[in-house]
Amino acid sequence: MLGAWTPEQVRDAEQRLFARVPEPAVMRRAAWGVATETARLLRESTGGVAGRRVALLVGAGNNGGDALWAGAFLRRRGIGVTAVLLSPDKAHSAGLAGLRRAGGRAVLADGPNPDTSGIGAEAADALERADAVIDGIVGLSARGALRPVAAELVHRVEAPIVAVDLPSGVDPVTGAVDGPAVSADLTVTFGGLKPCHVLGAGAVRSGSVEVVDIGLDDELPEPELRLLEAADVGAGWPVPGPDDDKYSTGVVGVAAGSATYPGAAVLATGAAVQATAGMVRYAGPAADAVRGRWPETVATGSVGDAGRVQAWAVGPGIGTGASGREVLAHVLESGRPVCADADSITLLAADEALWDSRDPDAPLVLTPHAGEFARLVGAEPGADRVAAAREVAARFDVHLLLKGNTTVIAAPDGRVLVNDARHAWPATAGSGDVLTGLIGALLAAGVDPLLACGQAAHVHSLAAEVAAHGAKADGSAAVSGAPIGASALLAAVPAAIRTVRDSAAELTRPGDVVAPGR
Ligand SMILES: NC(=O)C1=CN([C@@H]2O[C@H](COP(=O)(O)OP(=O)(O)OC[C@H]3O[C@@H](n4cnc5c(N)ncnc54)[C@H](OP(=O)(O)O)[C@@H]3O)[C@@H](O)[C@H]2O)[C@@H](O)CC1
Ligand SMILES: Nc1ncnc2c1ncn2[C@@H]1O[C@H](COP(=O)(O)OP(=O)(O)O)[C@@H](O)[C@H]1O
Ligand SMILES: [K+]
Repeated sequence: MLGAWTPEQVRDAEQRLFARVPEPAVMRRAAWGVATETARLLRESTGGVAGRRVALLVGAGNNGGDALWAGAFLRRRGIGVTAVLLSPDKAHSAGLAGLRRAGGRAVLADGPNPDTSGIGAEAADALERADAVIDGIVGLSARGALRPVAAELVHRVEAPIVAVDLPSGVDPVTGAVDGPAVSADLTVTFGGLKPCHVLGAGAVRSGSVEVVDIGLDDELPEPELRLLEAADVGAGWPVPGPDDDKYSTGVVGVAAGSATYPGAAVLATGAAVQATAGMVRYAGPAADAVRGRWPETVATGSVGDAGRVQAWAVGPGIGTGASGREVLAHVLESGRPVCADADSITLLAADEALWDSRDPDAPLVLTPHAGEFARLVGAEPGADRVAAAREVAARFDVHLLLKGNTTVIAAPDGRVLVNDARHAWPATAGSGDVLTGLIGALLAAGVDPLLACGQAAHVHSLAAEVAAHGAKADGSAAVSGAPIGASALLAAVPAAIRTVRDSAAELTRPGDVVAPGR
C-alpha cells in the first residue's frame, strides 16, 4: 500500500529530520535525485548525457534551490546548464553559487532584449536549445496557477520537463489546476508521494513519479491518503478454499434494473457473478433478462422473496418512484452491508425518512458521481474532493466512494483510499453498474467496506484498461486503446482479477500462484 502526505505533514517531518541532518545536506540529497533522474531521461530521449543542454526554471524558494543544485550536479557530468531566474532577488543563494562554481550560468527570465511577451533573449534561447527542462518554479508552498511570466516560459518549452517535487501550478493538496500549469514528463519528489501526485489533474500533470529517499521515512506520520497497489488488491481478493461452498464465500443480493432498464440488472449481476465464487441472488423486474444472461443466478421478482444474503448491491435502474423506494427501504432494513448506487442515492437525497430504515450497525456504502453527490448534499464536491468525501462520509456515517477519473473513497472514521485510474476508459454508460456489483460481492465475502471499495475500484479501472487495449486485428498486443462499452469492461473483470492476483503471487514467492482461500 502506498501513502501520500500533505505539505503540512511533510514540513513537520522535515523539521524533525533537520534536528538530525543539516538542512543543506537534505536539499543536496533531494537535488542529487533530481539530477540522477534527469540524466536518465536525457539518456533515454537523446541517447547520451555529456554535451546535452538543460534549462532550469527557478522560482523564489527551496524548490528553485533544488533545481539549482541539480543543475550543479548535472554540470559536473558535462551538461550545459542555464538557470532562468524568475525572482532573482529571492533565488536560493547557496544553490546559485553552487551552480556557478560548477560552471553553469544564470539568466533573468525578463532579461535584456525582451521579445513581445517580455521574455529576455537569453532565457528564450536557453529554453529553445534545451534537451530537458527542470521545473523548480514552485513546490510545496504553491498557491494558485502559474503567474504570467512563469506561464509564458512554460508555454514555450518543447523539451521533456522534469518537475521538482510537483508540477508548478498544480495545487499540492487537491491536485486541482486553475489556470496555467506545468505538464511534466517526470516528477521527482522527496520522502513520499503528495496528494497532488495521485489526485485529478495533478496526477495527469505529474507524468511518471519517482520518490527519492531523503531520510524522511522515520519522521512521517500516518499518510493523509492511501493507495492500493495491484499486489494489495490481489492479496485481499476472496477466492474459495478447500473447505468453502457456495454459501461460505458469501451470497450477494442484487436489487437493480427495471422493465425499462434491464441492462443495469444484467451488468450489476454479472459483475457480482464474476467477482467472487459464492451465490448471486437477483431480485427485481428484470429477472428474465438476468437469468438469460447469467443462468447461475438465483433470480426472483422481488426483494421480499430473495432469500438470505450476506450483502446487498442496490440501486442501478430501480427508478426513483414508489417501487424503487420500497426496494431500498427493504434492503436498508435487512441489517446486512449495503452498496447503494445511482437511483438509491437520489432516493436517499430526496427523502430523509428513508435514512430511518437503515440498520445503524450495518455498513452502508454510497457510490455517487459528482451529480449524485450534489443531489445528496446540495453542492458539487468542488476542487478538494478528498475533504468533500471525508466530510460527507462522517456526516452520514457511510463509506463514500466519489466517482471520477480519480476515485476517492472515504470511511466514516476519516481514512481515505484513492484509486487513480490514469486513463478514462471506464467513462462509459453502465460502467457504474459493474462497480456496484463488484462492491456488493466483496461486501458479501466479508471484506472490510473501505477495502472492498478500493479493491473494486482498482479491478474496475484495470478491467476497463484490459478491455480497451484488447489486441490488434493481427492478434498482437495493442499499445493504443479503443473505446469500450460496459459489457466489454464486465467481460474483462476475470482477467483483471487474475492480473492483480498474479501481482500478489509474485510478491509472495516468484513463480508461485496465490493458493485458494488465502
Ligand atoms: N525544507 C527543505 O530543506 C527541503 C525542501 N525541499 C524543497 O523545498 C520546496 C518547498 O520550498 P519553499 O517552502 O521554500 O517554497 P516553494 O514551493 O519553493 O515556493 C517558493 C515561493 O514561490 C512563490 N509562489 C507561490 N505560488 C506560486 C505560483 N503559483 N507561481 C509562482 N510562484 C509561486 C511564493 O513566493 P511569493 O512570490 O508569493 O513570495 C513561494 O513562497 C519543496 O517543494 C522541495 O522542492 C527539498 O529540498 C527537500 C528539503
Ligand atoms: N473520466 C473518467 N476516468 C476514469 N474513470 C471514470 C471517468 N468517468 C467515470 N469513470 C468511472 O466510470 C464509472 C461510471 O459510473 P456512473 O457515473 O455511475 O455511470 P453509469 O451510471 O452510466 O453506470 C465510475 O466507476 C467512475 O469512477
Ligand atoms: K516544481
